Amino acid sequence: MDPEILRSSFAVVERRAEFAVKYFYSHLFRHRPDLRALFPLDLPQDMERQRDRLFAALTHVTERLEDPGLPDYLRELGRDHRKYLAEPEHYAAVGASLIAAFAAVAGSAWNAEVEKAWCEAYEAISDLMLQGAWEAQHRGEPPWWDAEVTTRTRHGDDLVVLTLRPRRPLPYSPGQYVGVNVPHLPGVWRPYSLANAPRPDHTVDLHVSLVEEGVLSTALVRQTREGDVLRLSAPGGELTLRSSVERPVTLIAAGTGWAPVKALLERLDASHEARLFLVARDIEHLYGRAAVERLRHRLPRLAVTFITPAPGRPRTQATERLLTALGNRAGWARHDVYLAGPPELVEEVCETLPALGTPLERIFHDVPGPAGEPRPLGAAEWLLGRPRPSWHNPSGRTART
Ligand SMILES: NC(=O)C1=CN([C@@H]2O[C@H](COP(=O)(O)OP(=O)(O)OC[C@H]3O[C@@H](n4cnc5c(N)ncnc54)[C@H](O)[C@@H]3O)[C@@H](O)[C@H]2O)C=CC1
Repeated sequence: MDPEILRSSFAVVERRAEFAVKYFYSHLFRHRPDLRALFPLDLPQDMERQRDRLFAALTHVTERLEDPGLPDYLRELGRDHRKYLAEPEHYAAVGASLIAAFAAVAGSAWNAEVEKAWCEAYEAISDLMLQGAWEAQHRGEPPWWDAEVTTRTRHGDDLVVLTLRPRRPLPYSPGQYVGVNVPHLPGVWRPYSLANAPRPDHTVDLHVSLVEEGVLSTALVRQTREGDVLRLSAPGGELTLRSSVERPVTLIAAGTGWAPVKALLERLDASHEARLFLVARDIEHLYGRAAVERLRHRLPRLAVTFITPAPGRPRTQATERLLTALGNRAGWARHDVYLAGPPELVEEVCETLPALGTPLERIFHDVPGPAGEPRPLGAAEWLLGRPRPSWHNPSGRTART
């Protein structure tokens, strides 16, 4: 497999991405109409978004062909794809349609050598994914965990905390997220962090805020009731605690980014020096205050700063206030920083902290997609996409003051 051949031919295909995507799906569904049901519900006119997703996913892999972490990534992806009921023969069908689409659009850039390189690459990718799926299956891991909603607590009219009881124990490290699906929306999975390690009765909490036109968040906030059963995919993500007790930590949470940060705080030793900045668009959305008080009690070395916008100012002013507050604190070179919230806030904080003294490699967060990028969670995710959480971009909502 020659990475250069793959990259140069992919660059040609990418320029004709829209046509490649149309060709790919029509080829796949013509040859395997039964596979249509496995793909998420995307509107037919949604080709633009599908193109972005498919090519974002393929670019992710072609850019990392020599990365030693790629095999683990692909095994993890295969493990996760069990939630789409992906079978070995589906991988073969997808591969055949992908190669056919590339051949159709690459024109003179396509020849026997290029085709061989892509066939080998696809085989290597799908072998690793299937290995990941097989290993998970042989560990006895289900494709997803059914979890009953035991409690539903509203905060304002657009935020709920759902307590769920998975029917089987969920393997999980605090700070990780799971994919969430409601059975009446087949194929639609969205990432949500768990706000706690499973309790003795196995229950975990999800914090869900309404996203305008967000099909899953709307179902969770508006329709889900106690007794309903949700599906949770295998946990993943990078935001796990990796600081020894000697190293002070700063945790920054905005909005429902509070969920993973709360889970991390609950893992800290009582002797750990920590500071928490909790940011919300208004007082009503500072829904974590009671939990913070309990944590303060257990963690005597925890310093807490709540931040909301000044009265009458837009919610993003809280971010300005946060950046000012961070600038007024000292000791950044010693601190590990954990961060969760809207992508723009994560980006702004990541730009600010190195100037204050925190090395970039001591700042931990899940990588959100660039602001405004659609979630890579469509058909392309089925193919190659996942484990990026791609948190939604709340500025896509109607402006709020
Ligand atoms: N629910 C979960 O488990 C997790 C959610 N997230 C992400 O956290 C975010 C939380 O959403 P909401 O609670 O609705 O947040 P929100 O809209 O209430 O925003 C909270 C605060 O974030 C800042 N902010 C929001 N948009 C901004 C922008 N465009 N530029 C600069 N600052 C901005 C503001 O300070 C605002 O007060 C989402 O992006 C979500 O995907 C991240 C990790 C876990």
